[in-house]
Amino acid sequence: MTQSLPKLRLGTRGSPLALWQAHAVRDALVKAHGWPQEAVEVQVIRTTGDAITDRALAQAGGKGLFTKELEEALLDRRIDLAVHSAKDMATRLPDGLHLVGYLPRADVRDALILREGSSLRDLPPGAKIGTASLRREAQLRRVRPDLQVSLLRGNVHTRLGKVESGEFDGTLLALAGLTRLGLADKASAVLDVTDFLPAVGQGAVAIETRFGDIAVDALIVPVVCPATGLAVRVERAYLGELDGSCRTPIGGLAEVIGDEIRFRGAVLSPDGTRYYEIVRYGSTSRALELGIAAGQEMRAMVPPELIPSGT
Ligand SMILES: NCc1[nH]cc(CCC(=O)O)c1CC(=O)O
Repeated sequence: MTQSLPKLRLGTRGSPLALWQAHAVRDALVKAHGWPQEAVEVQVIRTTGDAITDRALAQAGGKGLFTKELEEALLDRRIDLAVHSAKDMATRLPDGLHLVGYLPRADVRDALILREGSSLRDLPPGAKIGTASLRREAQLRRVRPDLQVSLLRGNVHTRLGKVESGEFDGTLLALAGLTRLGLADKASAVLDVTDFLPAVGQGAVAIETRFGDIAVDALIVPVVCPATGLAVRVERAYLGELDGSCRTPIGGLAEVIGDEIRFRGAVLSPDGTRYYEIVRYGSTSRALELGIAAGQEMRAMVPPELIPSGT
Protein backbone atom coordinates (compact mmCIF):
# COMPACT_ATOMS: atom_id res chain seq x y z
CA MET A 1 0.00 0.00 0.00
CA THR A 2 1.33 3.46 -0.80
CA GLN A 3 1.27 6.06 1.92
CA SER A 4 -0.38 9.29 0.80
CA LEU A 5 1.33 12.53 1.75
CA PRO A 6 0.57 15.17 2.84
CA LYS A 7 -1.92 14.05 5.42
CA LEU A 8 -2.73 17.62 6.40
CA ARG A 9 -2.42 20.95 4.58
CA LEU A 10 -1.74 23.78 7.00
CA GLY A 11 -2.34 27.42 6.03
CA THR A 12 -0.51 30.35 7.57
CA ARG A 13 0.45 33.95 6.96
CA GLY A 14 3.99 34.51 5.82
CA SER A 15 5.38 36.79 8.53
CA PRO A 16 8.30 35.40 10.52
CA LEU A 17 6.09 35.14 13.63
CA ALA A 18 3.27 33.39 11.74
CA LEU A 19 5.74 30.94 10.19
CA TRP A 20 7.26 30.14 13.58
CA GLN A 21 3.79 29.40 14.93
CA ALA A 22 2.83 27.30 11.90
CA HIS A 23 6.02 25.27 12.25
CA ALA A 24 5.34 24.80 15.96
CA VAL A 25 1.94 23.28 15.11
CA ARG A 26 3.44 21.13 12.34
CA ASP A 27 6.23 19.92 14.64
CA ALA A 28 3.74 19.07 17.39
CA LEU A 29 1.56 17.14 14.92
CA VAL A 30 4.36 15.10 13.38
CA LYS A 31 5.74 14.31 16.83
CA ALA A 32 2.36 13.27 18.25
CA HIS A 33 1.64 10.96 15.31
CA GLY A 34 5.16 9.75 14.51
CA TRP A 35 4.85 11.15 10.98
CA PRO A 36 7.63 12.37 8.68
CA GLN A 37 7.75 16.16 8.51
CA GLU A 38 6.34 16.19 4.95
CA ALA A 39 3.08 14.77 6.28
CA VAL A 40 2.07 18.34 7.15
CA GLU A 41 2.36 20.67 4.18
CA VAL A 42 2.73 24.33 5.16
CA GLN A 43 1.07 26.73 2.70
CA VAL A 44 1.77 30.44 3.00
CA ILE A 45 -1.26 32.60 2.22
CA ARG A 46 -1.01 36.37 1.97
CA THR A 47 -3.76 38.26 3.79
CA THR A 48 -5.12 41.75 3.30
CA GLY A 49 -3.66 42.72 6.68
CA ASP A 50 -0.17 41.87 5.46
CA ALA A 51 -0.52 44.38 2.65
CA ILE A 52 -1.58 47.29 4.86
CA THR A 53 1.24 49.06 6.60
CA ASP A 54 0.30 52.72 6.43
CA ARG A 55 -2.92 52.89 8.41
CA ALA A 56 -3.98 51.80 11.85
CA LEU A 57 -5.61 48.41 11.69
CA ALA A 58 -8.80 49.56 13.33
CA GLN A 59 -9.20 52.20 10.61
CA ALA A 60 -8.54 49.67 7.90
CA GLY A 61 -11.37 47.44 9.07
CA GLY A 62 -10.33 45.38 12.07
CA LYS A 63 -9.12 41.94 12.85
CA GLY A 64 -10.66 39.92 10.04
CA LEU A 65 -7.96 41.33 7.80
CA PHE A 66 -5.37 38.84 9.01
CA THR A 67 -7.65 35.84 8.72
CA LYS A 68 -10.00 36.28 5.76
CA GLU A 69 -7.89 34.66 3.04
CA LEU A 70 -6.94 31.78 5.35
CA GLU A 71 -10.58 31.19 6.18
CA GLU A 72 -11.54 31.24 2.51
CA ALA A 73 -8.87 28.62 1.84
CA LEU A 74 -10.33 26.47 4.62
CA LEU A 75 -13.88 26.79 3.32
CA ASP A 76 -12.67 26.03 -0.24
CA ARG A 77 -10.87 22.93 1.09
CA ARG A 78 -7.51 24.14 -0.20
CA ILE A 79 -6.16 23.69 3.34
CA ASP A 80 -7.29 21.53 6.26
CA LEU A 81 -6.24 23.74 9.15
CA ALA A 82 -5.25 27.36 9.62
CA VAL A 83 -2.84 28.55 12.29
CA HIS A 84 -3.28 32.03 13.76
CA SER A 85 -2.30 34.15 16.72
CA ALA A 86 -5.42 33.78 18.90
CA LYS A 87 -5.16 37.51 19.55
CA ASP A 88 -5.72 38.35 15.90
CA MET A 89 -8.98 36.39 15.59
CA ALA A 90 -12.38 38.08 15.47
CA THR A 91 -14.77 36.76 18.10
CA ARG A 92 -17.26 35.63 15.47
CA LEU A 93 -15.92 33.21 12.88
CA PRO A 94 -17.42 32.57 9.45
CA ASP A 95 -20.14 29.90 9.38
CA GLY A 96 -18.67 26.45 9.01
CA LEU A 97 -15.39 27.14 10.84
CA HIS A 98 -14.31 26.75 14.46
CA LEU A 99 -11.28 26.98 16.69
CA VAL A 100 -10.53 23.40 17.59
CA GLY A 101 -7.87 24.31 20.15
CA TYR A 102 -4.63 26.07 21.07
CA LEU A 103 -1.00 25.18 21.66
CA PRO A 104 0.12 25.59 25.29
CA ARG A 105 0.10 29.30 25.98
CA ALA A 106 3.34 31.26 26.22
CA ASP A 107 3.97 34.20 28.54
CA VAL A 108 0.97 36.51 28.18
CA ARG A 109 2.71 39.76 29.13
CA ASP A 110 3.74 42.77 27.09
CA ALA A 111 7.37 43.75 26.85
CA LEU A 112 8.77 47.27 26.77
CA ILE A 113 11.57 47.83 24.31
CA LEU A 114 13.59 50.97 24.96
CA ARG A 115 16.49 52.49 23.10
CA GLU A 116 17.93 53.52 26.48
CA GLY A 117 17.04 52.48 30.02
CA SER A 118 15.44 49.47 31.58
CA SER A 119 12.01 50.52 32.84
CA LEU A 120 9.09 52.83 32.13
CA ARG A 121 10.44 55.15 34.81
CA ASP A 122 13.61 55.68 32.77
CA LEU A 123 11.67 57.43 30.00
CA PRO A 124 12.00 61.21 30.14
CA PRO A 125 8.81 63.31 29.90
CA GLY A 126 7.68 63.62 26.29
CA ALA A 127 9.55 60.53 25.13
CA LYS A 128 8.21 59.12 21.88
CA ILE A 129 6.66 55.66 22.02
CA GLY A 130 5.33 53.83 18.99
CA THR A 131 2.58 51.23 19.08
CA ALA A 132 -0.24 50.16 16.78
CA SER A 133 -2.32 48.84 19.64
CA LEU A 134 -5.11 51.01 21.06
CA ARG A 135 -4.97 48.97 24.24
CA ARG A 136 -1.25 49.48 24.81
CA GLU A 137 -1.55 53.15 23.90
CA ALA A 138 -4.34 53.71 26.44
CA GLN A 139 -2.60 51.68 29.15
CA LEU A 140 0.58 53.65 28.59
CA ARG A 141 -1.22 57.00 28.66
CA ARG A 142 -2.93 55.97 31.88
CA VAL A 143 0.32 55.47 33.76
CA ARG A 144 2.44 58.00 31.81
CA PRO A 145 0.20 60.77 30.41
CA ASP A 146 3.29 62.83 29.62
CA LEU A 147 4.57 60.49 26.90
CA GLN A 148 4.01 61.03 23.19
CA VAL A 149 2.37 57.89 21.85
CA SER A 150 1.95 57.43 18.12
CA LEU A 151 1.35 54.90 15.37
CA LEU A 152 4.02 52.32 14.66
CA ARG A 153 2.92 49.50 12.35
CA GLY A 154 4.77 46.68 10.70
CA ASN A 155 6.14 43.36 11.78
CA VAL A 156 8.25 42.85 14.88
CA HIS A 157 11.57 43.44 13.09
CA THR A 158 10.33 46.68 11.50
CA ARG A 159 9.20 48.02 14.85
CA LEU A 160 12.43 47.10 16.61
CA GLY A 161 14.37 48.76 13.77
CA LYS A 162 12.54 52.05 14.30
CA VAL A 163 13.54 52.05 17.95
CA GLU A 164 17.14 51.22 17.16
CA SER A 165 17.31 53.96 14.53
CA GLY A 166 16.05 56.54 17.01
CA GLU A 167 12.77 57.26 15.23
CA PHE A 168 11.09 56.13 18.47
CA ASP A 169 12.40 55.98 22.03
CA GLY A 170 10.54 52.77 22.66
CA THR A 171 7.78 50.39 21.73
CA LEU A 172 5.60 47.70 23.30
CA LEU A 173 5.38 44.18 21.93
CA ALA A 174 4.07 40.86 23.16
CA LEU A 175 6.83 38.99 24.96
CA ALA A 176 5.54 35.78 23.34
CA GLY A 177 6.23 37.10 19.86
CA LEU A 178 9.69 38.33 20.77
CA THR A 179 10.55 35.01 22.39
CA ARG A 180 9.36 33.00 19.38
CA LEU A 181 11.59 35.07 17.13
CA GLY A 182 14.58 34.61 19.42
CA LEU A 183 14.43 38.30 20.37
CA ALA A 184 13.46 38.10 24.04
CA ASP A 185 16.75 39.83 24.90
CA LYS A 186 15.42 42.97 23.17
CA ALA A 187 12.93 43.41 26.02
CA SER A 188 14.13 46.16 28.35
CA ALA A 189 11.35 45.30 30.81
CA VAL A 190 8.41 42.92 31.06
CA LEU A 191 5.28 44.80 32.06
CA ASP A 192 3.17 43.63 34.96
CA VAL A 193 -0.36 42.54 34.06
CA THR A 194 -1.74 44.81 36.80
CA ASP A 195 -1.34 47.90 34.60
CA PHE A 196 -0.83 46.18 31.26
CA LEU A 197 -3.54 43.54 31.10
CA PRO A 198 -2.86 41.67 27.85
CA ALA A 199 -5.11 41.39 24.84
CA VAL A 200 -7.60 38.55 24.78
CA GLY A 201 -5.79 35.48 23.44
CA GLN A 202 -2.32 36.97 23.74
CA GLY A 203 0.42 34.34 23.78
CA ALA A 204 -1.84 31.59 22.42
CA VAL A 205 -1.56 29.95 18.99
CA ALA A 206 -4.99 29.00 17.64
CA ILE A 207 -5.86 26.18 15.24
CA GLU A 208 -8.92 26.71 13.06
CA THR A 209 -10.65 23.95 11.08
CA ARG A 210 -13.90 23.26 9.28
CA PHE A 211 -16.66 22.63 11.80
CA GLY A 212 -17.68 18.99 11.59
CA ASP A 213 -14.49 17.81 9.88
CA ILE A 214 -14.02 15.27 12.64
CA ALA A 215 -11.29 13.34 10.82
CA VAL A 216 -9.06 16.44 10.83
CA ASP A 217 -10.02 17.48 14.36
CA ALA A 218 -9.22 14.01 15.68
CA LEU A 219 -5.66 14.40 14.36
CA ILE A 220 -5.29 17.83 15.99
CA VAL A 221 -6.75 17.08 19.42
CA PRO A 222 -3.55 15.37 20.72
CA VAL A 223 -1.54 18.61 20.33
CA VAL A 224 -3.94 21.09 21.90
CA CYS A 225 -3.69 22.32 25.49
CA PRO A 226 -6.97 21.98 27.43
CA ALA A 227 -6.14 24.64 30.05
CA THR A 228 -5.20 27.15 27.35
CA GLY A 229 -8.42 26.31 25.53
CA LEU A 230 -10.50 27.00 28.63
CA ALA A 231 -8.75 30.28 29.35
CA VAL A 232 -8.91 31.63 25.81
CA ARG A 233 -12.55 30.58 25.43
CA VAL A 234 -13.43 32.56 28.57
CA GLU A 235 -11.56 35.59 27.25
CA ARG A 236 -13.16 35.38 23.83
CA ALA A 237 -16.64 34.99 25.33
CA TYR A 238 -15.99 38.17 27.35
CA LEU A 239 -14.74 40.04 24.29
CA GLY A 240 -17.68 38.84 22.23
CA GLU A 241 -20.02 40.65 24.62
CA LEU A 242 -18.06 43.89 24.24
CA ASP A 243 -16.76 44.49 20.77
CA GLY A 244 -15.71 42.23 17.95
CA SER A 245 -13.50 44.90 16.37
CA CYS A 246 -10.42 46.59 17.77
CA ARG A 247 -11.68 50.15 18.25
CA THR A 248 -11.91 50.02 22.03
CA PRO A 249 -8.93 49.49 24.35
CA ILE A 250 -9.82 46.17 25.97
CA GLY A 251 -7.73 43.76 28.02
CA GLY A 252 -8.75 40.37 29.36
CA LEU A 253 -6.95 37.50 31.00
CA ALA A 254 -8.24 34.18 32.31
CA GLU A 255 -6.08 31.84 34.34
CA VAL A 256 -6.95 28.25 35.11
CA ILE A 257 -5.90 27.07 38.55
CA GLY A 258 -6.98 23.48 39.16
CA ASP A 259 -10.71 23.46 38.49
CA GLU A 260 -11.08 27.17 39.07
CA ILE A 261 -10.84 30.06 36.63
CA ARG A 262 -9.79 33.55 37.61
CA PHE A 263 -10.71 36.22 35.08
CA ARG A 264 -9.76 39.89 34.98
CA GLY A 265 -10.99 42.32 32.36
CA ALA A 266 -10.22 45.98 31.70
CA VAL A 267 -11.65 48.66 29.42
CA LEU A 268 -10.04 52.08 29.01
CA SER A 269 -10.84 55.29 27.24
CA PRO A 270 -8.33 55.78 24.39
CA ASP A 271 -6.64 58.63 26.30
CA GLY A 272 -6.24 56.42 29.35
CA THR A 273 -8.07 58.78 31.71
CA ARG A 274 -10.96 56.41 32.31
CA TYR A 275 -10.44 52.86 33.49
CA TYR A 276 -12.95 50.09 34.21
CA GLU A 277 -12.01 46.74 35.68
CA ILE A 278 -13.76 43.53 36.56
CA VAL A 279 -12.55 40.41 38.40
CA ARG A 280 -14.49 37.16 38.52
CA TYR A 281 -13.87 33.64 39.72
CA GLY A 282 -15.71 30.55 38.61
CA SER A 283 -15.61 26.85 37.93
CA THR A 284 -14.00 25.42 34.79
CA SER A 285 -17.26 23.56 34.22
CA ARG A 286 -18.96 26.89 33.55
CA ALA A 287 -16.19 28.64 31.67
CA LEU A 288 -18.20 30.20 28.86
CA GLU A 289 -20.85 31.47 31.27
CA LEU A 290 -18.10 33.16 33.28
CA GLY A 291 -16.75 34.97 30.24
CA ILE A 292 -20.19 36.03 29.03
CA ALA A 293 -21.23 37.28 32.49
CA ALA A 294 -17.97 39.24 32.81
CA GLY A 295 -18.51 40.84 29.42
CA GLN A 296 -22.11 41.75 30.20
CA GLU A 297 -21.14 43.20 33.55
CA MET A 298 -18.41 45.25 31.92
CA ARG A 299 -20.77 46.50 29.22
CA ALA A 300 -23.22 47.63 31.89
CA MET A 301 -20.46 49.51 33.72
CA VAL A 302 -18.74 51.30 30.84
CA PRO A 303 -20.15 54.47 29.23
CA PRO A 304 -21.77 53.43 25.94
CA GLU A 305 -19.61 55.77 23.84
CA LEU A 306 -16.56 53.69 24.73
CA ILE A 307 -18.17 50.50 23.43
CA PRO A 308 -20.19 51.14 20.33
CA SER A 309 -22.86 48.47 19.96
CA GLY A 310 -23.57 46.52 16.83
CA THR A 311 -19.96 46.33 15.68
N1 LIG B 1 -1.01 41.83 16.45
C1 LIG B 1 0.14 41.11 15.99
C2 LIG B 1 0.48 40.02 16.94
N2 LIG B 1 -0.32 38.94 17.08
C3 LIG B 1 0.23 38.13 18.02
C4 LIG B 1 1.41 38.72 18.47
C5 LIG B 1 2.30 38.18 19.50
C6 LIG B 1 2.21 36.71 19.76
C7 LIG B 1 1.07 36.30 20.62
O1 LIG B 1 0.39 37.12 21.28
O2 LIG B 1 0.82 35.08 20.67
C8 LIG B 1 1.58 39.91 17.77
C9 LIG B 1 2.69 40.88 17.90
C10 LIG B 1 2.60 41.73 19.13
O3 LIG B 1 1.50 42.08 19.58
O4 LIG B 1 3.65 42.12 19.67
